[in-house]
Amino acid sequence: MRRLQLTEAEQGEMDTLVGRFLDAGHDWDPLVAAEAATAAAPGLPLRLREFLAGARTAESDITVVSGIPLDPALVPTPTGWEAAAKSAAGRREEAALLLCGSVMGDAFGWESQQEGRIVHDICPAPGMESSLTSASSEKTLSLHTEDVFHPCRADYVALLCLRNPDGVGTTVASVEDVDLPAEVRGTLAEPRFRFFPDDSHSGPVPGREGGPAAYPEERVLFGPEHAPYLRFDVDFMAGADVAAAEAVRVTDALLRSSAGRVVLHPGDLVFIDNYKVVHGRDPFTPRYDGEDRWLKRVNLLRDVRRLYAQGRVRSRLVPA
Ligand SMILES: O=C(O)CCC(=O)C(=O)O
Ligand SMILES: [Fe+2]
Repeated sequence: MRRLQLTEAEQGEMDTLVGRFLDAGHDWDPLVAAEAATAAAPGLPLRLREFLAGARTAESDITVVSGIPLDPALVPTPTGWEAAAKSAAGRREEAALLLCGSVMGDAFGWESQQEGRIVHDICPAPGMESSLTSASSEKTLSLHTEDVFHPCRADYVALLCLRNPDGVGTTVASVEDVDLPAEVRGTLAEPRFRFFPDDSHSGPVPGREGGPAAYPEERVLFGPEHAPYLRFDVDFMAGADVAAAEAVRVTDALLRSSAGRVVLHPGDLVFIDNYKVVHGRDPFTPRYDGEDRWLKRVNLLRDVRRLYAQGRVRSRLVPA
């Protein structure tokens, strides 16, 4: 894990940049703002840019920047992402997230998720307490690769904390820290697994009744043999045979036993390497009083052209 604390002077610099960025308009369409953020990011404090560029090059598993300036007049936590979208809550924070995020990668979104928003709101929503989505609260969100089903899933999940009054932990486990038995490792490195969209995606699910054709069988471990990458989400994957299903069970148990947690405080921004680290969240009791835990999230690709090359249009949204 790499950490950086911004100084007061750096916070001032960032605050000015964010103000200028918002004044420039973009009609606050984060789809447009994502490109503008890349152009404006050289105005971020030099030490921050160097830190993020270093983390990107080293493929740091977890990268935390503390002291991102928040709006002193931050509105109460909305009760779900729809409410946040309607009222444009936390716009300053969205801008700060897009600016910093653009040093690590290119922001993108999903047509099937939060209605194609690029910056997501993660806050507890009434009725969703036990769902398998980030709007949950009372149920543990199990360790997962973000959007495990898709070849264009994020390289980084970036989370900026606006509120976390009860210090609820984001759980993390790195493929580098888990000691998988050789036999299991061998199974995981073979294309014997299917992955599915999680419940935050609307629309028909490939491979399920009524949905499009299933995604092909894929590997859990891939890339360099001695430093493999990982895709894993016990709730939205299946082994194609008995040994593969057992490998999923063993891996889940080992990941859970090696998991640590990052407790995000207001102004903390974490970049989770989605190829190396699975993440989740501890359960908590929602308040629905405006003081609830609230994060802004953006998915980042190291090169958005990977996405353009997959589709038929030059779009930062993965088609549904
Ligand atoms: O709430 C958190 O700490 C993480 C939730 C999550 O899995 C996500 O936002 O992708
Ligand atoms: Fe997630």
